[in-house]
Amino acid sequence: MKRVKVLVIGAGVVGLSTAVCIAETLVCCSVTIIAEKFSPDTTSDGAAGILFASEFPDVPLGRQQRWFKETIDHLLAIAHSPHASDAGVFLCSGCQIFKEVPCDKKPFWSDFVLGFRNMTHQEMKRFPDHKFGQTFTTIKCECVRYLPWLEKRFREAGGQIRCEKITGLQKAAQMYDVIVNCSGLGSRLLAKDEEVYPIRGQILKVDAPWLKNFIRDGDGKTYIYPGMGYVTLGGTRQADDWRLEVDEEDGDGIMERCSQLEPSLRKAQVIGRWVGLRPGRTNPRVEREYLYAEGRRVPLVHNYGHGGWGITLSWGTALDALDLVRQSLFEKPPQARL
Ligand SMILES: Cc1cc2nc3c(=O)[nH]c(=O)nc-3n(C[C@H](O)[C@H](O)[C@H](O)COP(=O)(O)OP(=O)(O)OC[C@H]3O[C@@H](n4cnc5c(N)ncnc54)[C@H](O)[C@@H]3O)c2cc1C
Ligand SMILES: O=C([O-])CC(=O)C(=O)O
Repeated sequence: MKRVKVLVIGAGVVGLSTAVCIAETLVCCSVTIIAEKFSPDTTSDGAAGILFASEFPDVPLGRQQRWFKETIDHLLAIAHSPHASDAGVFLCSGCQIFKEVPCDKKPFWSDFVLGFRNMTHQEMKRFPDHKFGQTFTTIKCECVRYLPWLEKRFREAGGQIRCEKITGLQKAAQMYDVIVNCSGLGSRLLAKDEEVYPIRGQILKVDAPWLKNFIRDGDGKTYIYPGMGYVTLGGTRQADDWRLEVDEEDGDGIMERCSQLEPSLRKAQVIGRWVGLRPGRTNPRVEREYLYAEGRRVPLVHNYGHGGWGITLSWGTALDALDLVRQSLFEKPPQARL
């Protein structure tokens, strides 16, 4: 039987997760990933990789909860398996603290992380400028390890990989039966979607092996995330800023804010600086449309625009994209319905 040719565009965390889901589930498909950049050069590679999220305004809450739960359950299983260190996936405990008590004291994902609770008065004494805090255990997923691990899994499922920039979806539709667009910020040009915009994020990597627990300020601007090889200090969220160069002032600001929360950081050595552009969008786009090429109707499934939460929602949105591909395969073409 002729196999269905599926093209996945993008090799960041969203593209690789989606490609693995399709290649491992739909045996009637031959899946190819084409991307301009691969690990360690994608945005996903530099992200702290903490599983955490703020709410998107127009996606039904139930759907966002499912995306979060499916991702954390998938990663918890890896964290508890012999693959944890190869895949760079592990448990991470810490707190999120707030200068003002938030209206919504329980985030939508509080039941999916482990041991979520409000901090006690005693615990809050450490943060005199903050009034309220939450402590929990979540997952940290380090993409510098996780992406090559997913890539290997994809190849083992028979997937093929090519490094190339796609300049037009229409041209790709002439060669494939289904296209899945996971090109992140690249969708601004590729899918002509002006709703996608860069949200610049700068971080510092420091050597501070004595730090074991994360601290995140609820304003989303300051965070300290201990990892396997270094501690990530953040951050910045600069909308519509395309600069990929490190900004010294941003770096100094990050170090100062983080040291106020964790004074021992003043003695830590900076071992790296990194800037990435988050694929900002009011809501992620996980939906299907069609392209028409040489008299054929080619399904085009989009999965991009995850903003600052691409790792957190990667497996859940990949499963939705898989469902959209599966539906396209089993639907009759429109002329056959007459
Ligand atoms: C400082 C910082 C910290 C972050 N921390 C976290 C965190 O702790 N937790 C979290 O969940 N998220 C975090 N994020 C957000 C996360 O990095 C993104 O949401 C995620 O990486 C998006 O993944 P993606 O696969 O959509 O995009 P990308 O990783 O950018 O991958 C896009 C892929 O598409 C390819 N592509 C684009 N255009 C084309 C084209 N025309 N042809 C071929 N290929 C193309 C690229 O080459 C690449 O392979 C952080 C981001 C930043 C900047
Ligand atoms: O906000 C955080 O905790 C980390 C993150 O996702 C980002 O910087 O995009």
